[in-house]
Amino acid sequence: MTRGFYIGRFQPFHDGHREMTDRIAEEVDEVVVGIGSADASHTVRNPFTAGERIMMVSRVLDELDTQTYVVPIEDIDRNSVWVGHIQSMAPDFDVAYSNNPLVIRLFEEAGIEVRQSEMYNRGDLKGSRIRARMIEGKDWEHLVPDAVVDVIDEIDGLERLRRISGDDGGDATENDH
Ligand SMILES: Nc1ncnc2c1ncn2[C@@H]1O[C@H](COP(=O)(O)OP(=O)(O)OP(=O)(O)O)[C@@H](O)[C@H]1O
Ligand SMILES: NC(=O)c1ccc[n+]([C@@H]2O[C@H](COP(=O)(O)O)[C@@H](O)[C@H]2O)c1
Repeated sequence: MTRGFYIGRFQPFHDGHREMTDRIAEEVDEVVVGIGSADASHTVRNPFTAGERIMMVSRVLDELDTQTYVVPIEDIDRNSVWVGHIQSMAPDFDVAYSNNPLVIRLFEEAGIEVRQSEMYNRGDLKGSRIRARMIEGKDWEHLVPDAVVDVIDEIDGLERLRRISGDDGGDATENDH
């Protein structure tokens, strides 16, 4: 039995992420998704709470025919012990999936196999671009799974993002963490 671990901020979970989870589900028996920066929310870079992102990811993973787990992972100040921090919070896993250079490095230094993938349609499937489209009032719904559109609608996420972006009187920027 093999278990794969995939971490991201998923602000929001988009179709590139879904390509990744589809691929992981084909390669391992069980999939663990870590919601990174779980402590962050209500900024332009990280608009959605861990709970809201758990709703997005869980509903998308429900469509898979595979056992899945979703675990929030808060950031910590020391990169050197971050993998141990994840291991203390998540079900045991055999292989990590990431395209993030720092994440790859930290897992490899901890002796964990890392699998990378191609970037799917990175021109459009990038969280920061999707958030920008939401703020600018452009269409974005075709870039994320339907379940994610439903969650963002339920939590009134568009209104929150626009307000904290400053378009509606707030003063946050994409650089805020
Ligand atoms: N289009 C994509 N195809 C394949 N992997 C992707 C794609 N977009 C992101 N990833 C990978 O998924 C993981 C989580 O990504 P993340 O949540 O940071 O999304 P992002 O689109 O890069 O968002 P942001 O622009 O907010 O940083 C990372 O390993 C990232 O490289
Ligand atoms: N020291 C740390 O807390 C640490 C180190 C590396 C990555 N991370 C987190 O892992 C996640 C990686 O996801 P992305 O690939 O989406 O950037 C992010 O939430 C990032 O903050 C945290």
